[in-house]
Amino acid sequence: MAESGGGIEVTSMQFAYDGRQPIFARFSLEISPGSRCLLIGANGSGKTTLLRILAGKHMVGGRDVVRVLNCSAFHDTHLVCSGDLAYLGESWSKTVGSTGDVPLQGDFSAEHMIFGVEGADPLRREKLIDLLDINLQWRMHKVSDGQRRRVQICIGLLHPYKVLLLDEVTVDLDVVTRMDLLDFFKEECEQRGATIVYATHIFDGLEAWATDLAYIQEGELRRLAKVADIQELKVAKNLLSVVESWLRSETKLPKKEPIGFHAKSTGSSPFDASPFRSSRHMAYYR
Ligand SMILES: Nc1ncnc2c1ncn2[C@@H]1O[C@H](COP(=O)(O)OP(=O)(O)OP(=O)(O)O)[C@@H](O)[C@H]1O
Repeated sequence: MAESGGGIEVTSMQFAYDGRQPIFARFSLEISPGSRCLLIGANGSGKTTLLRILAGKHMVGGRDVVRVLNCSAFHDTHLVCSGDLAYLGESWSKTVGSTGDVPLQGDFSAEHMIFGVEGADPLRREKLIDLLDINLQWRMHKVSDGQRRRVQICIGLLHPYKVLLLDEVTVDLDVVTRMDLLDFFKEECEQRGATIVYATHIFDGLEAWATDLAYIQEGELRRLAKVADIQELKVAKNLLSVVESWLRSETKLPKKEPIGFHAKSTGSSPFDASPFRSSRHMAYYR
């Protein structure tokens, strides 16, 4: 089944954003080819960060630490350039405009954007346009968030990826489009051996869709299991109730202080460096 060879392997990974406490320390994960793995965790647990690392957007450790399709996710740039490794994350409405309200800087049609992707197979393109119910005449700065998202997804899927990383991409989609898209992904895994990792908080219909489940809490892998082997799922109403019970039973870990911040030992306050700190100068504005 799996023609791709090599799924995802993360070995003893460490990662911290600049000047922050590490999110991941000795983090390991293995996802086999052909899997549809749901990535689950509370807000801020590290899902987006992990997906971005897997997508080669952050350099983490040496070549052996984050491996995708037997290559280094960061160093082997052909993974992304060839389309073998695809990442669908932030929406255009968030990234194109800095605040989310700024529209696209230009008047482009959906057709212009989709047909502007070189080397796409016309049959696959037609299938995706049909599946996502895209009107090629849509002007991208005058459509709804969900319509814009459909065009973004279409473009992201034009090349037949071997590994696909999805970060909450179905959030703006109506239920029919979402279910059709999930069926399409399933077909891609079963027919082409593609591997999918999907981070989401929307669990409707995913019980029968996912093959594996990875659950992280504050950068630690709490569970990695085949869906068929999860005992709770055999008795629970649905995946939502199982995930809810896991999240509710999380014991809070002590809050990590940012590196270099010693408020208690120095008696200083985190507002000392803030431009909003009360001062004589500020008194003029009171
Ligand atoms: N660019 C950044 N710089 C510094 N810290 C960041 C940055 N992005 C995320 N973080 C921090 O990293 C941690 C993990 O964030 P991340 O976005 O990976 O979580 P998540 O699981 O995707 O959350 P959500 O479910 O809310 O999307 C959070 O504590 C967050 O504050």
